[in-house]
Amino acid sequence: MTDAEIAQLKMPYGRILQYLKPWMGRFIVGILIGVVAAAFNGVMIMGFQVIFQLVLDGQGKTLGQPLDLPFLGNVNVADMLGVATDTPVGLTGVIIACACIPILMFLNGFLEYLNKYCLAWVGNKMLFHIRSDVFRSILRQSPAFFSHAKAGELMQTVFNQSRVAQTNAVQLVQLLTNRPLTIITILFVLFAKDWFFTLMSLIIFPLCLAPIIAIGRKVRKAGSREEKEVGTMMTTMHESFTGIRLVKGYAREEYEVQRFDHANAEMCKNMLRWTRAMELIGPIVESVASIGIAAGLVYFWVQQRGAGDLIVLVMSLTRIYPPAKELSKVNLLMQKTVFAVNKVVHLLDRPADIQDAPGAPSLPRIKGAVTFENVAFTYGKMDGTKLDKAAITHVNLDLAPGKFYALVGPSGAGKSTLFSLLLRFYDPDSGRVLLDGADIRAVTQDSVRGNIGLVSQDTFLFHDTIRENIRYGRLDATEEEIVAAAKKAHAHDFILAQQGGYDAVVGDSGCNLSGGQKQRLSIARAILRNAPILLLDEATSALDTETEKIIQEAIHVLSEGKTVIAIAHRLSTIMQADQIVVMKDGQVADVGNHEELLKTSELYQKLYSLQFHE
Ligand SMILES: Nc1ncnc2c1ncn2[C@@H]1O[C@H](COP(=O)(O)OP(=O)(O)OP(=O)(O)O)[C@@H](O)[C@H]1O
Repeated sequence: MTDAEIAQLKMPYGRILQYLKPWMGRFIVGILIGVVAAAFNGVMIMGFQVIFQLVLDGQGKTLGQPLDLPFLGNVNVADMLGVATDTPVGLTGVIIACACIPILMFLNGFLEYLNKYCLAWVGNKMLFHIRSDVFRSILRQSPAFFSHAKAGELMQTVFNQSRVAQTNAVQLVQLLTNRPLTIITILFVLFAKDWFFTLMSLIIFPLCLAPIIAIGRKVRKAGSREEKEVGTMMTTMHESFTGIRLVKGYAREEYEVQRFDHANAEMCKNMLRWTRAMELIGPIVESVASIGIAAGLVYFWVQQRGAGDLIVLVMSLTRIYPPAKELSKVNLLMQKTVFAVNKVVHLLDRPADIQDAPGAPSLPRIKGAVTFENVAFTYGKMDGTKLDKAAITHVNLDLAPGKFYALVGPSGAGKSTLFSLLLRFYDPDSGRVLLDGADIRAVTQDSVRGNIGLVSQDTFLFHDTIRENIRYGRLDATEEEIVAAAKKAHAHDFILAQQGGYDAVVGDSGCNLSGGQKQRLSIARAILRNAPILLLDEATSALDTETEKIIQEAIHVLSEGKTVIAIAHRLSTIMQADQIVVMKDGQVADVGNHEELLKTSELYQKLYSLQFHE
């Protein structure tokens, strides 16, 4: 996003309100406490006035000497306490009065703490739900989205941007509800006490704002760039970690560090710019404010006023500056918040490319008939338009339940695309995909996928125990079912040989699995799923004869009674197939069994002699 686009962003208040609604009660209480905390500043100043006048104006002072308070006029403490007017303040009086200072400060601090805590509590709840919904929204997206999105940037949005949005929004609410009122309350009391002194201070005060406004512009620019750099850093880190084998294999550690450092350096430079600008604000404000204090001293000398009055006035004035300083950051905070909230909401509200039809029923467990009816599909580009070349066209296939089909064809022929369409990762541009005669667009995606088991060549295992990795096939599977599935997948023995057995954590040093072992775990997972359709995407890499034999047996068990569609790279698989579908340039070129195709299909003969013949 460019700086100009960022400046155009608006705060999606309606969307925020939806998340705020459940916690509205606490939110309002938090704001009300903020209002009380602001008003308490007035009480505190009056309290200090009493204390300083009682304590500082000489040891001979009596309780009967009236105290001049703003709004209240002359207050006679002796009358209020019902004691004689000549009662000296004395040490006891001084101690009691001074003891009130920490009490007042504590009450003030406590109210501010409650205000912050209440709002932070609400923000925290909102953050939890927003993060969870963003993650859910991302997972709802189709693979088309993930082929264009950067995982690192998505992680940055889920984790960082939502946190920035939450903390900044909480701070903004607190600033906007409490700080202006704090300033007004203090000024109100100050005006009542000494309007001339206060007015003069207010003339000096805007002088402080000029440098703040100038600096604010710089800070804003640095702020928006920072978010971009964080995204780049996260992407680089994520790619380096997930592709660690490639990085190490090509000895590209230094290259990756350089890529990381590029974003890292930019971010540090930005942070420094930001800090330099932000930290300049404080000293400038304080320097200008000190001119006011110096002028005030002269004024008090001329007026022959007591030290108590001066301390209260200066103390009150200095209490105005921190909230004023914070308010000067509101614009910047707002910009950062709008940017972060928009990024989060953009992901949150992104409609999934593939959606269930309204009121779509679930597909019950099917027998396993798969039909491709004149299906055509072209992949899309990042901008949403279609690529020029179709991935598949005019595909007509009728696959009977319980049969084993092998898909063969040159690279790019469209085999994986057929899998993706069957799983409804994409919708065909024309034609239909049917399961037991039902168009998969008319039923829920979950129920379609619930009828399909997948054993993919890039076996993915979670950083979790072997048990949990198998259980992923069916989350409510019992221990016995998991072990039975592992036995059928010929995985039980090697699992027991691992340190920790089924509890061994995949990815830890105690559990280094070979490619063949990982495949057997994924077969066990699919056995547990027990779906009527099985999609097999065979690894292209050759396995040693013994491992291949074991995996073949495991797949044989897994395939029993199921419709199997296998992207075949092994001779043993195509020999096992009832029918072989030969694909070329996105079309079905030939269908038949091995013997038939060897006789009739030129393409199959070529493929067979190149790829499968051993
Ligand atoms: N995500 C994608 N975006 C754009 N084009 C794609 C995408 N996936 C595949 N294609 C293109 O679609 C065509 C069919 O690809 P597909 O992966 O289905 O072939 P395949 O037969 O499975 O190939 P292989 O055996 O190499 O895996 C190819 O031209 C490929 O470049």
